[in-house]
Amino acid sequence: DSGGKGDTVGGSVLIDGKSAIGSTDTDFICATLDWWPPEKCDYGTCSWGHASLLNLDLNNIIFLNAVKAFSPLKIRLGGTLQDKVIYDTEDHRQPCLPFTKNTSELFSFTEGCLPLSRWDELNKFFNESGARVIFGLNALNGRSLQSDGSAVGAWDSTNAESFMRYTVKKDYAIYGWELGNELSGSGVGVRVAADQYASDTMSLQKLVQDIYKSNEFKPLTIAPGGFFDANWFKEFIKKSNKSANVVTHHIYNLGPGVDEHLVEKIVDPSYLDGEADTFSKLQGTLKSSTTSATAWVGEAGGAYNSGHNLVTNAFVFSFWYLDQLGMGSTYDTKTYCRQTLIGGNYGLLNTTTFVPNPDYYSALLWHRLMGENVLSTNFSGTKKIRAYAHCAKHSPGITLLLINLDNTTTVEAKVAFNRPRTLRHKHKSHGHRSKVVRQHPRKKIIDMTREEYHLMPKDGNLHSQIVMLNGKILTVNSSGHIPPLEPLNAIGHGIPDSYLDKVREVAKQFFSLPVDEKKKYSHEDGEGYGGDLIVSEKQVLDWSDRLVLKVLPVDERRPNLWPEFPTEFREVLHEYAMKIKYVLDTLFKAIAKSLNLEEDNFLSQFGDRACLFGRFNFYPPCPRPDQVLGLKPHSDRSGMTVLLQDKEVEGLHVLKDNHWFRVPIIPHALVVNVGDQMQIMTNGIIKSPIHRAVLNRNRLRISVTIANLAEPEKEIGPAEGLIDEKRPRLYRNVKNYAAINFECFQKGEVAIDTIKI
Ligand SMILES: O=C(O)CCC(=O)C(=O)O
Ligand SMILES: [Fe+2]
Repeated sequence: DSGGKGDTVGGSVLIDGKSAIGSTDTDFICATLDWWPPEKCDYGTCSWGHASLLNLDLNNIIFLNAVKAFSPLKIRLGGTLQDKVIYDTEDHRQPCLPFTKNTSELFSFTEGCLPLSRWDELNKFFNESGARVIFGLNALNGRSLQSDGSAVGAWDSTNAESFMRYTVKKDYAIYGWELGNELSGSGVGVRVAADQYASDTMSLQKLVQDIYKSNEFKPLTIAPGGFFDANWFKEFIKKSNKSANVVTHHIYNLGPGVDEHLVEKIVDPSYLDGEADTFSKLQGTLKSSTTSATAWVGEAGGAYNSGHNLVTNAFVFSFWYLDQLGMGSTYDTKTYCRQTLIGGNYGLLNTTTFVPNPDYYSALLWHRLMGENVLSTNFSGTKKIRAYAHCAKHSPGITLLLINLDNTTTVEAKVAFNRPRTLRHKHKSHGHRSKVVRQHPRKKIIDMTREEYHLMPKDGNLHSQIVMLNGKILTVNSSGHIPPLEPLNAIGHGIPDSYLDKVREVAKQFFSLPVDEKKKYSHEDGEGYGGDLIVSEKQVLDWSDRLVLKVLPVDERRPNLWPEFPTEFREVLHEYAMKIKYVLDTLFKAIAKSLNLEEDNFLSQFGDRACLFGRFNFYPPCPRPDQVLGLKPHSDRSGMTVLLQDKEVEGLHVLKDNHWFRVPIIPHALVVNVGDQMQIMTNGIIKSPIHRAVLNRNRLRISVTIANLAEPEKEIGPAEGLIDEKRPRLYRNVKNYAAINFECFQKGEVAIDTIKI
């Protein structure tokens, strides 16, 4: 996981896991289908094709699968032309004609008609795909348009009523009936006053109650589906007298689709923050009124007039979209409808091929991972990281969404939970990507498992419509199957599987070099490349080669012993060792705390110039594994050793009660061996186990260890807090235990016994 180019900065996210600041519907994700015909054009481009409710290919298999993947996806049917739709019910005694372009008409189109046969087909699709349908009704019906841009008079609901009765008769499930589109405030093209709208909404509610009186499920009454305007909304909410179950508003905060600065706005944190005001005011208005209505974003396409090709349908738009989903939920928005599911330049699906755009996968990940309860989340360190956390969906734990708006900066983020005990974890968020992390905290930090979902554009290109999840391109296959969204798993240590594989890979590549090349790195004194150290003639040699390198302190590294090949070797060893150092530090602190010591007790004993060693063990196949060992029984002289096992070939044994036990392979787990120095410091409470490596007849086995040792000139000894009458001091203080250990090894003595009191 080292894709980050450029700088690295630190930051930390604090999640308050104790109480929720808001909640969303379980099916928070919603997308729209619109009425625009192919003749709808903006700035000279016509982006709608056959993506309208009236002409969309409902037999497309990708389309069905894409909606099914959510089960359920909320789908809101509406948009500008909805207010000019005529439903072809019995009361409509005229030919059912489509919308036709006519620039002298409101919205540049004539009225258009929805044939009931098409409504039947649509419902067949909704039923099959498990969608939850919100239908936007024709709120301009019966009103007269004034030259000042207002529409006056009451809504004529006759046509809507017969349409709703037809729908009930056919048993078509409708989740909500919504009144009107963008007629609130000063309107878009035309406006309706708040008090009139309130009384029309009461009429709709009465209709719903009447039409559904013998139905168990009663659809929601939803209004006004327009832009937020503080005074208009306030009056509407007050006068509609609780008739609306849901108050919907629309979001196009990025300006017109033709705007050349869309991308700059999208990756500008203060620009994104600008929309919080609307959410907050609407939340305030609802809270201070007597209504129990909740807020939804009923339509949000970001950039109006159909969006912008290769921006609002490309990877970069996920920054805006995911941020909106996050921000909306923190203000108690229950549902968020994206303009569009398909159609225009802002579809979750490609208008012609139906292939999912990057935002489709962002929506699906959100839907699968983010639970209903929203947690207060704060990121400090850089403004370029946006952080949102919810309780995880369908599982214990927390889901954290981190969005890195910066193209070049890698952010090392510490994660802290405000819980009885503070757990810290570190992970990275590389430039220009968003990532979703699901964490399952259990009792102890050691048990914490994590799933990571990293989204990045192909080739790092923000305008790409191809998205990679954890480095793999997401594509629908030839049978229109939506790919599974699989996480990277990290067990406790937080290092992704793929990175551990990388470490194994460079180790293997080094070992595969010709002997002469490897010999360049051999040296007499224990560091570098070589075999078992020969100390006597009778000695049975270990059947293994090893490469030992001091990683810390940096100024004591011997660069001439660090392999030049494979070329990434040095970088990987350095980075891996740093990751493991973080794991070690975390463990030393956690162990200190568990023994009621100051957190830094052990770490300060190791000293500021503590050593960190990397060691690669290569165990070639051995024809007589019963006759020789890969590594003789020993305890590690380190503080602690973190061992990365071979992924396929087992070989580590540990001695307990005079029996050797196999240590099984858990591919992505790390083995932690307590070393002698830790046994000394804990006054024998934590023991360094005797272990050995056995050989395989047919296969090479490789293991990699990172171990720390105290600064040689620093005395270490049992922690004062662990010495008392019941447990007297077991060991004297020692300097340079590593050297003592080495001497003893040559004499065949057990090192730790020589410093026993
Ligand atoms: O290869 C193994 O599993 C054990 C390695 C080991 O014990 C060591 O390097 O100290
Ligand atoms: Fe060992």
